[in-house]
Amino acid sequence: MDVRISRSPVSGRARAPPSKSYTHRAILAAGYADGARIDHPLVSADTRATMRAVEAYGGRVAPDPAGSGSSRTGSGEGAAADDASALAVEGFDGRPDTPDDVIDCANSGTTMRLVTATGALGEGLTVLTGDDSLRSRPQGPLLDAIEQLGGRGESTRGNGQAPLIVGGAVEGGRVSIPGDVSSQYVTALLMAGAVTEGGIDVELETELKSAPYVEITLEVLAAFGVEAARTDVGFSVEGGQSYRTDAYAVPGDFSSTSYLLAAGALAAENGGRVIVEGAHPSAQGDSAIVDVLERMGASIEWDRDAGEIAVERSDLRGVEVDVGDTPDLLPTIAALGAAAAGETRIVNCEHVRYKETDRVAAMATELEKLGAAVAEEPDELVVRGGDSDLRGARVAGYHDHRIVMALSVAGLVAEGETTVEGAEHVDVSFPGFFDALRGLGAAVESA
Ligand SMILES: O=C(O)C1=C[C@@H](OP(=O)(O)O)[C@@H](O)[C@H](O)C1
Ligand SMILES: C=C(OP(=O)(O)O)C(=O)O
Repeated sequence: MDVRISRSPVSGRARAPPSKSYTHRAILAAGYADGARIDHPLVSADTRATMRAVEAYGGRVAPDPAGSGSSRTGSGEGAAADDASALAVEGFDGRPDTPDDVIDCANSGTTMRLVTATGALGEGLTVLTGDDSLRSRPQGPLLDAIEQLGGRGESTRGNGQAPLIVGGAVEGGRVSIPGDVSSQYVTALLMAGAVTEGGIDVELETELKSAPYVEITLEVLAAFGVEAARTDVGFSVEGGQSYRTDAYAVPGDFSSTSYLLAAGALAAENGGRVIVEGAHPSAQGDSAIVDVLERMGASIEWDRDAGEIAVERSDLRGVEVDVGDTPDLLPTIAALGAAAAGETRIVNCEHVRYKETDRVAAMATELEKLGAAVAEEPDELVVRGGDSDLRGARVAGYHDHRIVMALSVAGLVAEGETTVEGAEHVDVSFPGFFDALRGLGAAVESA
């Protein structure tokens, strides 16, 4: 499905969906436990993949009518929870069963990395696969870590990419992995390590990128009564621990919030503003979007107690942003840069090339179609906007939710009409994205 977006003013309130990162971890943590209720989960294509994995390992995930708010029963395994405001997870309680079938992680890197480590705890073998994008993303360092622990971790094609085969009932130990490919390897090993006999010590060979995501992991583990910590060389989790909690509430998602704030900063109507609800402080590095917008000159206010961020249309100027900790903000910042005066330099972004698509290249190519001047280096993206208006064009979404959302926001200020291809991919992290934009008054039509 394509969407057509016309230049249009926005104003009013929108709610950020629940956090994808917290939801994945909470569902899997409840799987490692004997179960738990998850309040306000994100139910999206990616988190449904984690639900399916927990079920494959012997758990069960369903809407929980006893949870906070209302819930609607859907159908189908894992996807049973289509619109749930709470999930009841029955766990596999420590070690996973051997799955009856291959686990399809679809488009979700988080699912694949986190549940690959779970599979390595099993007596039998687990086979994991995903869509074309996921089968091209790097899994080698995690497979290597599993082998260092005495388990079996193989790529069927021998190229470090899925399909993967894992098993070996690992009992813990020491591993050494790079930190600059994906923090999800660390999260995976810490979550699995807690239920091994000996625990897992992770030594990082290179500086950790996306570090706040490991902080999210430590926060969720603590909420489930599991201790893990930073060490001088990396991270460590003791073995023999049990995951336990009755209920876990997922906070709002700051990566998703970034598109709504960007829409407000670029296109709020004169005298109006966009207010994003559900924005309570948490460990999410992507809350840095508030600071980035402020530095770009936006009039923005975050009421942390109320969990509300208000932003007005502002004349933005380019800034330098290091996205080492916040890779998922790159598409949003690039889109903002295309509409800001002067140069926006996004640095430390090489790891952003290993996502659903190479997002550095994708944003460079598509923003040029909208009229921005863009230069790309291996770990930098420089966007020069502002000399004249962006102009509407047909742009590719690369089957990538964040590229689709960022380009749609740019479409709000491009002259004429912008067509974004593959709009259905927002289902990965923000299924209600286009409804939220329409609710703010944006002119968005399905094409
Ligand atoms: O652990 C997580 O929830 C995530 C970690 C980040 O990936 P990397 O650690 O691979 O950079 C981020 O890009 C992804 O969207 C979600
Ligand atoms: C990269 C992302 O997620 P994942 O790694 O889980 O596919 C994302 O949501 O931008």
